[in-house]
Amino acid sequence: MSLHPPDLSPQNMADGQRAREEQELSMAPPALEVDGISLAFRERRSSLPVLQDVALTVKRGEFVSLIGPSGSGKSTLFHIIGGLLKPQRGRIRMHGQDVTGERGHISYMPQQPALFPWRTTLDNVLLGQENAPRNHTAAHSQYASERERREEALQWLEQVGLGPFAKAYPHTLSGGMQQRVAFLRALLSPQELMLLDEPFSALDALTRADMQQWLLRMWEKNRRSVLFITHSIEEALLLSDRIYVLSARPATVMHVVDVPFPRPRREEITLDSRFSEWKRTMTDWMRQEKYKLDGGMEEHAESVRKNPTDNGADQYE
Ligand SMILES: Nc1ncnc2c1ncn2[C@@H]1O[C@H](COP(=O)(O)OP(=O)(O)OP(=O)(O)O)[C@@H](O)[C@H]1O
Repeated sequence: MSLHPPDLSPQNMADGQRAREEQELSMAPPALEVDGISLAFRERRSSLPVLQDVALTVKRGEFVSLIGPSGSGKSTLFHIIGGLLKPQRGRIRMHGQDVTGERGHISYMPQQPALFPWRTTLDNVLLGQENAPRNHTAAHSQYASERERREEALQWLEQVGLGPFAKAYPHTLSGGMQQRVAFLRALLSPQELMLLDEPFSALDALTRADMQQWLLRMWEKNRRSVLFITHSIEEALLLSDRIYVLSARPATVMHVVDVPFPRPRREEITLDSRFSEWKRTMTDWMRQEKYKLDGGMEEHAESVRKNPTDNGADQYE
């Protein structure tokens, strides 16, 4: 029996609340389970195997990155998760539910911000909620009324420094500002899982570094479940809890890196010697895979040269 009275200080209560939340999160089914996914694009007489038995997990509130050589199948996997493509084998589960081949369960941020030029910044942010399937909208009961949605979106725009641009049109915003709008649109969509497909690839180096820091802070505040595609090893190490490294096509998960750096993280961790070591190791992995892929492409080109009639429309199941 304890001889001490329970510690009811605000700090201790907050720690207890946080521990309870973390325990609940760890017991919840994962936000995303990619289970043994295989897909080959079938052309008339040939087949291009792209994904082979790919498995990965994003637990609730985790930031997970997917990295792999160009052409290894990352976007294809996103299309499968988003229900745009059906795999030949394997299942996609979200929050414990089988959603293979179903659309509408994710919020998505593409490489280009894809804002509607005729809608204001605010209306572009609201688009994710307007387009959400009904079941997700109903589950998100705080978005009860149009007015509340607008107010919440405006508060977010203020928070990210875009308040004065709420009524501006996209062409008046810089590339970085447009990406913030696209991120808010995904963040305020009611679907819990966010897929971010190389969101910073079109930005200049300085804006990209700023946006990484911005995303890091936004994510640390909100802790949404994120699957992030990037070509940048440094970006993946800076942002992620875990990184899945894909092999050359047909892609399998070659390595899983549990990123060892504590949070909250800031740019300074890139100066840490362990950071440089991980970067070097992963660069070697990627380089080896790139060489394999380049060799494979030459073989594929050779087979096309031998079968010049094989240039029909792509088909996939
Ligand atoms: N609809 C399609 N029909 C036939 N082949 C396709 C189709 N979409 C993609 N591919 C091929 O599948 C392979 C994987 O493409 P994917 O875009 O998924 O790779 P990626 O890893 O996202 O590439 P990157 O990093 O360059 O964006 C590539 O060889 C590509 O040419």
